[in-house]
Amino acid sequence: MITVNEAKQLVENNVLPLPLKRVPIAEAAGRTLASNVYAICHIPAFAQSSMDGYALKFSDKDQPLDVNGEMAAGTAVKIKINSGETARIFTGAPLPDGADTVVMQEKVTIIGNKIKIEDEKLTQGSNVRNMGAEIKAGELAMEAGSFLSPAAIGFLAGIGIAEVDVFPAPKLAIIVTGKELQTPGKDLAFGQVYESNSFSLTAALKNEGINEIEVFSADDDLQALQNVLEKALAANDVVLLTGGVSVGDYDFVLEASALCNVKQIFHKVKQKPGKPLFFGTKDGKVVFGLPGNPSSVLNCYYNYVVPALKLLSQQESKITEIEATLAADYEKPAGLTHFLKATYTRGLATPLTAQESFRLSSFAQANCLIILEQDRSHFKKGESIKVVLIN
Ligand SMILES: Nc1nc2c(c(=O)[nH]1)N[C@H]1C(S)=C(S)[C@@H](COP(=O)(O)OP(=O)(O)OC[C@H]3O[C@@H](n4cnc5c(N)ncnc54)[C@H](O)[C@@H]3O)O[C@H]1N2
Ligand code: MOO
Repeated sequence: MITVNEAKQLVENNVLPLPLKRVPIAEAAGRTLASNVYAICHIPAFAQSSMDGYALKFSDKDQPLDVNGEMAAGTAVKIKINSGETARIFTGAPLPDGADTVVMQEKVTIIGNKIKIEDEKLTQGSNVRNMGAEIKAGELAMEAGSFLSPAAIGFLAGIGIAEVDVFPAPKLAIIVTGKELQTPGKDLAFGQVYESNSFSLTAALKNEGINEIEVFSADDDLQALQNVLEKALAANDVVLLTGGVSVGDYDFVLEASALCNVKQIFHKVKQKPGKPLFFGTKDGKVVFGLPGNPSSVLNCYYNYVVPALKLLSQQESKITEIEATLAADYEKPAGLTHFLKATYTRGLATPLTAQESFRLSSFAQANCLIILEQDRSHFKKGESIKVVLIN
């Protein structure tokens, strides 16, 4: 059996970025840019006023100026001012030819059709946005690898870019296995359990910006599972199976994966919960067999699936590992890394009760997972430990 760190390394070594995709900028938010973007024109495309006021030649500022013409934002008409003249101008409008400065309207006195400027601080170029001040045609606007935040999308729109290459979000299938599963809202017959894994995973995936999710269910039958897995692999980049990865007579995930030509990278990790975790690949597609217990599913999701999703989409993970102080003594047998459902507040990590892997009640309260090292047993209140921040 491999260690947690070995398993994480194997995930990192075996997941490649998805092929880039050209998308309209409206669909690019939250993605990582896959190719450099260069400016297609100067922005602003013309010298532009940043205030409502009057445009003038700076050398004329000390004399009364005749108001001759007007430039409003969006005007398509060019005008020219001569020496001794000014033009009314509004924020965002192009400067008239002959003007190099704008004075705010609050800083002038109007006398008939003339203005007198009373602005000691006025300098040449005041209140003018120069052509190309934001970016010049041909300049690098955004570098491949940049995160496309809302501001980045606005910036690209503002410089006239309509489409960009991004690393897309993976298309993803969830396959829940087990004939004991019943849909929430229906009555439980003897032996049935409510199906919760597809719900927790779908919710977690949506948090990561993944919206193309297909959910399948498969009985505990090799042929049925092989058929569903084949279908899921054909249409998706990632397949998450839950349940059926252990050693029981009805655990068919490994066999079905082999029959679908999924290459096994590892099976079983020295960890609790989620020991029988399976990871494989097929032609760049990624397959995780998540041990069926609901806490094991989510624990493996945060520790292994999220890093794989981030590699596919070339994104930074929001699930971060930090140092914290353990709030209470804790005992565990040596041999497995334990991930404890816990709360993290102001540097302090407090383990919750109900750590069993079939239970989600404490996971529902948790905002972190405490990592307790594999080969240690006694953990003392006040010692420094690592936690994975989730949610
Ligand atoms: N002899 C051994 N038995 C088991 C071992 C072992 O090493 N030797 N490992 C145990 C551990 S640890 C885990 S974790 C489980 C994992 O087993 P499977 O992945 O094969 O999962 P299942 O047996 O199918 O299900 C486990 C448990 O989870 C419930 N379940 C499954 N799917 C769902 C779902 N979609 N929603 C809600 N609950 C689900 C299922 O009913 C079982 O109770 O194996 C141990 N056994
Ligand atoms: O590892 Mo299993 O996930 O402990 O129940």
